[in-house]
Amino acid sequence: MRTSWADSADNSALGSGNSIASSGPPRAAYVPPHLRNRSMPSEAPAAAPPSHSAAANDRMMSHGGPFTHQGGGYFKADNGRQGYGSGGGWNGRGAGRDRGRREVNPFENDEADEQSLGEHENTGINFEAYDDIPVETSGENVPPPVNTFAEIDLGEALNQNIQRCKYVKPTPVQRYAIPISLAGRDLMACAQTGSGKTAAFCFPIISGIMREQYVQRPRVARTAFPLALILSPTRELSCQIHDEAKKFSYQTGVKVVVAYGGAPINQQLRELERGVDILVATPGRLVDLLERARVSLQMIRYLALDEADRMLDMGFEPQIRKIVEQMDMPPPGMRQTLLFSATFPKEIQRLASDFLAHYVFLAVGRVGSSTDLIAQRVEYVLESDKRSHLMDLLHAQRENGISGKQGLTLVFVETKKGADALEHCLCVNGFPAASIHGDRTQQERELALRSFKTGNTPILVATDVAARGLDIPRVAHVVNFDLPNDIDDYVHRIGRTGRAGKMGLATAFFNESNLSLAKPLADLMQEANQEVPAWLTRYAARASYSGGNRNRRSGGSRFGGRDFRRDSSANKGIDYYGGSGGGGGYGSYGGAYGQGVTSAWD
Ligand SMILES: Nc1ncnc2c1ncn2[C@@H]1O[C@H](COP(=O)(O)OP(=O)(O)OP(=O)(O)O)[C@@H](O)[C@H]1O
Repeated sequence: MRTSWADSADNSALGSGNSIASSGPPRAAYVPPHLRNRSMPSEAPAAAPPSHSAAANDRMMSHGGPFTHQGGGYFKADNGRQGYGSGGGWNGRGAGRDRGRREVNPFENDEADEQSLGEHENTGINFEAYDDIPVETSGENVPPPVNTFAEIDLGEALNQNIQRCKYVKPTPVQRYAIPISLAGRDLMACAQTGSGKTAAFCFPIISGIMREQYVQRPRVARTAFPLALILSPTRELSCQIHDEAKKFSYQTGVKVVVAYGGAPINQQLRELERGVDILVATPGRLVDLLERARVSLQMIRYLALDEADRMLDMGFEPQIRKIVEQMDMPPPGMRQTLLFSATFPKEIQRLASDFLAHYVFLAVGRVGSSTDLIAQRVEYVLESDKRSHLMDLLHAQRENGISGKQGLTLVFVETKKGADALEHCLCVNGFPAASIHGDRTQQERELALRSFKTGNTPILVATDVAARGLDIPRVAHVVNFDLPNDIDDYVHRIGRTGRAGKMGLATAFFNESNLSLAKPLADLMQEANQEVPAWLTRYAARASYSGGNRNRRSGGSRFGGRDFRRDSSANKGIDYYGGSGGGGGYGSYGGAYGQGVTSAWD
């Protein structure tokens, strides 16, 4: 039986965990992040260089970090800011930060989960199937891809964590994105759902922070000065990125903190006071923290936007602009900016280019995300028949043994009320279900998600709050009970299955109320080598005949996105390759994004 990426890891390669955190450095010595958890040599502490002095303390960053690899406007050794104290991070000194606190082993839960669920099922195509994937890069002097993690100097501690995660080799997006980021380049990356984008932006950030040995941060009581900021659109996704980043940074000395709305702020404030290198946040809660002056962005060297197109769509763009452009964050060129998503409409690319300098555009894979891994079905179902049709599907699934912990089903609906009603209907008909949407308290949302992940309620009814980014193993089936209005939302929704090399099934219920989606859906399925029903082709033809379909695929026919700079009409008179400040066109975007979107962004 063939194995998936994660399953084929060589456990024996794991280290024996001999680098457990020491009791911490002596008080007076500054210890760089990458050394903070190592045993201290008995003869001398890993202190600042001999010439450590006020002058040395003025240095803003070390040499040899990613910013020094390429030319172009990165942090300067002396930018005139003075009098900073030591930074945060695990066991770092200064501002009462985490001295003597033991780092929890983030891999413990994984082992417990694996034991409770038994062996991973080895369905799906193997890792090598990704070797033929189409990749497009554009921009100047694009650094070449790598084939193995060993080819990249990520640092020993991070490499050990990669082994602990059982990542044997980089996924296609990681092969390209990691060297580009390590070279200090800004990046706009578009790659299939479930293809490992989280690690693609986390690894270079963690490795970069590990390298920057002598970063000094301002000493301002109760204000945290993170070096990296990762923004994501939902609370659940922020939590997930935080969990992943904690695994990747285990015993590296790099401290990751998460801040999101709906959870008590005091606890998050306490965490921030203990020191933070990487802050993962939802925009609303971050704005709150910035306004309370509990976080300053002036030391940010790395900015990553996950689900970047969603972050910049009409509903949410102002908040992001406030954070990135109107607070104290260094401008493009003085920080490194990494934008990732599975979809990247050209209009959004244009907006995003304001945040970037001299960037590389990367597109990995065909339109429709994990295409070959997800079998897509569309069925014509009248509104009034949807519930009974869903229950028929669930019955059939149960009879085929695809249920319980091993076969989770995620059902997307359009409205919060619809989610509640469907959850109730399923439960009374003998299908244990939970639901998640924006009207639920954060505690209820987290409970529902946990109950789904553990298989206690193997059906989750969800609004779009669960459409993006969530990586839930064993989602065997995604049902679009109500189709979304936008084809990119469809791509993200079905991407909750067929992840990391595993196979998945996506079923959509289509009827007359989804006419605007007929053409893009038919096109998408065709490009993904899926069987398109004749009736859908007819609807699609009718839609294109009547014209004016605003719901076009984002950015071209072949890739999940194409660099908008290559589109000559988008490029008139503006040197997008030359850096930020494209400026043109923002505010003018009037596509299908954002309208009526309810925000869970606090
Ligand atoms: N190199 C690798 N080897 C094996 N598994 C990997 C590798 N990189 C990532 N994974 C696993 O693949 C899964 C999907 O990764 P991730 O959630 O980062 O996908 P994504 O591209 O961000 O998806 P989405 O577009 O839905 O947000 C995760 O379970 C992750 O642990």
